[in-house]
Order: sequence, then C-alpha cells, then structure tokens
Amino acid sequence: MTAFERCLHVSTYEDFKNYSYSHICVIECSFISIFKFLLNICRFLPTKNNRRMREIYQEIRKILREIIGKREKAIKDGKPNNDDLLGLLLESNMNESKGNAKLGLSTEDVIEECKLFYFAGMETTSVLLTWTLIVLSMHPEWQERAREEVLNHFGIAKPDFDSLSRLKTVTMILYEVLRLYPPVTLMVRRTYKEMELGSIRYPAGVNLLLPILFIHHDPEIWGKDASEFNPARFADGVSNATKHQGAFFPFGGGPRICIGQNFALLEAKMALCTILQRFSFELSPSYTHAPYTVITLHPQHGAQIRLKKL
Ligand code: HEM
Repeated sequence: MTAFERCLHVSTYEDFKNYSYSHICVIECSFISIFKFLLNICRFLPTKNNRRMREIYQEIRKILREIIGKREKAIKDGKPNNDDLLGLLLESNMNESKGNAKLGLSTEDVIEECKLFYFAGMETTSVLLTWTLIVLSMHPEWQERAREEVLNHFGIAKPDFDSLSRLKTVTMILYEVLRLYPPVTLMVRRTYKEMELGSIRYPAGVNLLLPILFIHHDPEIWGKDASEFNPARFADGVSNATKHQGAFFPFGGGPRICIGQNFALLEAKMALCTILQRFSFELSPSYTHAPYTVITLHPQHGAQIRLKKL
C-alpha cells in the first residue's frame, strides 16, 4: 500500500497517515451507503452514516487540496517533484495551460484524478496479493516452485524491474489467482446506440452486465477443472489458456481497460518475491474460506496466514 501511495502522490508520512485513514473510512462508509441506496433508502437523508460520509468526503478534499497546493508552489519555486504521478500530472498541466486557468485541468479535476487512482488501484492490488498468499498456502507445491524461481533469479537480493517481467511461474500464478479470485467481479457497459451483439438486437441505453467472476469459472470455457487452481493453464500465455478469446479479463477490456494493469502486476510481483525470499507460509487453522464481494472480492473472515522465517 505504501509503495502504491508513494508512486501516486503522498509525499510525507503525515500526509499518508491522514489521507490513507480517511480514504479507508470513506470507502467503508460509501459501501454502506451504496447498499442503503440499493435498498431504496435515500442517500441524501441526514442519517449518521450519510453525515459521516460527507464529513470524510470534505476531509479528503481538504487534504488533497493542501497536497496539491504545496506541490504547485514547489513547481512555481522551481523545485518540482516529478518522481510520482501527481508531480508529473501537475507539471504537464502547468506546461499545457501556461497560466491560463481555462486550459488544462482544474484543481477539482486533479482531486478527482487522485481519488480515482487511489480507489481503483489500492484495494484491487491489495486483494490480489491477499488471495495469492491464501492460494499459495493451500498449494505448497506451487509456493515452492515460485520460491525456487525467485531465488534462482535474485537470490535474496532486491528484485529488479527487468527480471520481474521475466518471472514465468510467478506470472502464471498471478494470472490463475486473477482468474479464480478477480478483485473486480463484474463490469457494466451501456449501449450508446441501437446495436446487435451476438444475435440479439439492443436499443440504446441498455445496461449490460459482464460477470467476470462467472466467466472465469465457466467449465465450458476453462474445462472440467475450471474451479481448481492450476497455474499451468497459463504456461503458454493468456491467449493460449483457453480458445475463447476475451474470456480472461480481470482488468476489463476495450478502450477503458484498466490503465494500471502493468503497474498492478509489477507491484504484486515485487511484493510476492520479497515475501517468498524471506518466508514460507501456511493457513492458520482459524482461516475460513469464504470469498465475498463488497465491490472487490475479499476473504470474508480475513486471511489468517502463518509466516515462518526461512
Ligand atoms: C489487480 C489490480 C487491479 C485490477 C484487477 C483492476 C481492474 C480494473 C477493471 C476491471 C477496470 C475497469 C476496466 C473496464 O471498464 O474495461 C479498471 C479500471 C481502472 N483502473 Fe484498475 N485494476 C487494478 C489495479 C489498478 C491500479 C494499480 C491502478 C492505478 C495505478 C488502476 C487504475 C484504474 C483506472 C484509473 C481505471 C479507470 C480507467 C478508465 O475508466 O478509463 N487499476 N481496473
């Protein structure tokens, strides 16, 4: 999580602490609120949860506005910090707009970008890593194979970017985890004009639900062992894992495909390698396998894992 936040825009520990805490709170409150909305309870009533959500919403905007203000001042003072996403965004925006506020992104736009990247990128990657540790605890033979590969490549040294992309077994494992436990379980698309899909004609404005989780588990697509953990199915890459092209889409697809997919895989590989280099792990007897969805797919009762130093 810290790595992700550092790459995005949180430069100091204090910023990180306040921002991270507020974000988690607003996400939790949002979930409660979304479900209430679905149950036809109006989100705009002055309920305790709605009031708290609005407070946190304002708090996040205040924190972000301060971070952005500091960064803009630093750029104006000739001390830009462009080794993270926010720095790059602000610098390119200032160059584009050349002081004309009507051109480029407004501060509100930048705040929304920060929120989107944080929400889209933090939770998803964290649950991917969580499921990977759970599944590798359930399948010690794959854990051992992954460790062997990592130790062969890096020993106990820090993994480097180029070698991470050459890890075959680790990549197969992450794909298989993304197939069985996709952090985002469904996507929605809306027809913007009348169109034919397959043999069905849809008018404009129809919402189509793409159930990633169900498609990833469909035995007609993946074979009889569809619900089993078998990273070997990805041995020849994603396109050869099944003859149904497009059936593996944990990051969505088309023009709006996840912009952070490479970053997420890199981050997950880095974290997994670091753990495999130092620890072996197994499930604690208190672990109960219960995947459930609250926007992302979580282990309902947590992931109790016992780490043993190597
Ligand atoms: C395992 C990790 C991740 C998963 C499974 C995931 C999955 C997804 C999915 C399914 C979508 C919707 C794509 C579509 O509509 O076709 C999406 C969109 C998006 N993701 Fe990710 N994501 C992950 C990590 C990240 C990270 C690390 C970032 C940022 C660094 C990120 C940023 C975004 C953004 C900004 C969008 C919206 C793109 C748009 O609408 O144009 N994601 N992601």
